Amino acid sequence: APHPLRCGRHQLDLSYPRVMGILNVTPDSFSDGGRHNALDDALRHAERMLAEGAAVIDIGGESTRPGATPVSPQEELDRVLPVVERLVRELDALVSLDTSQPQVMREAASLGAGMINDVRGLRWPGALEAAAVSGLPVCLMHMVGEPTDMQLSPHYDMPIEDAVAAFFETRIAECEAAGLRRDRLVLDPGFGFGKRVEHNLRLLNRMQQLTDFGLPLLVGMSRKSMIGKVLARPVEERLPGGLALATMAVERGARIVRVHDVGPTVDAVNMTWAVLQEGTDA
Ligand SMILES: Nc1nc2[nH]c(SCCc3ccc(S(N)(=O)=O)cc3)nc2c(=O)[nH]1
Repeated sequence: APHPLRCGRHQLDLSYPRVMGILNVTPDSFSDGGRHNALDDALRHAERMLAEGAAVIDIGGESTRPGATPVSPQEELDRVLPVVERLVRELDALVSLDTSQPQVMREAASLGAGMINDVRGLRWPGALEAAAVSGLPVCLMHMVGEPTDMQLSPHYDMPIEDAVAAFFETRIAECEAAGLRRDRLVLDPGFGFGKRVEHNLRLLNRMQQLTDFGLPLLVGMSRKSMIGKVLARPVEERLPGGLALATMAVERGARIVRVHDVGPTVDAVNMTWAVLQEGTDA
């Protein structure tokens, strides 16, 4: 079992699956319509997710849903830093920063954020160095292209799980070469990022293969279109589908599940884990 992940002044025990709560501070948050923009709303939302069992709160100032356009570094800083500062000071929360901007990584780390979650896998200029010097654990997520073009007929010359594994090989090597130790890395297949529904479904079904890296796996499928397309449900009716996916992800080795609906997911994950503990070959 992966030893505890050192996240700044927090330790994240990954010997059992944990839930990461999503705190969007973008005006067009793809599923909550930016209701949580005001600082106080964000704090209350985070407080509720922590009370419901979230081990980590993931804060994102740039919308990376398909078609979204990047924001300026300053705009992202203005959105996330006040929230990070208060979450750390008032709730002593383990805060993950959903950002690709080196400057946001540096400033959030200095405010006490405990983890960097980069959907671009530290590929933007300066990101690798900023992450390395932060000393924080980093989630490397697989994405092909950019949010502006990633869903324009995504295609792969090999099975999706092999493409993702190859990407992880490269990114892990780059991180190690930059002095970012392997034991600070978390891997994420990036559901919905440059992938068709069939890619997402196969990727989940074959995800066990990605545990061969011996690194914790993080998954984010909450309210995403892979649920909408299969079940023909609008964004606000995707919780049952999301719970099924969270369950399957934990069965296939995921250790962090990134969701909007923390309470229900904590129960689904804990129920799944209880079953896996009994009688699964050690
Ligand atoms: N590590 C990690 N961080 C994440 N941050 C986000 S933001 C979601 C952006 C989005 C929304 C909707 C669709 S869609 N078209 O599939 O419904 C795709 C991407 N997601 C993830 C994720 O998974 N991992």
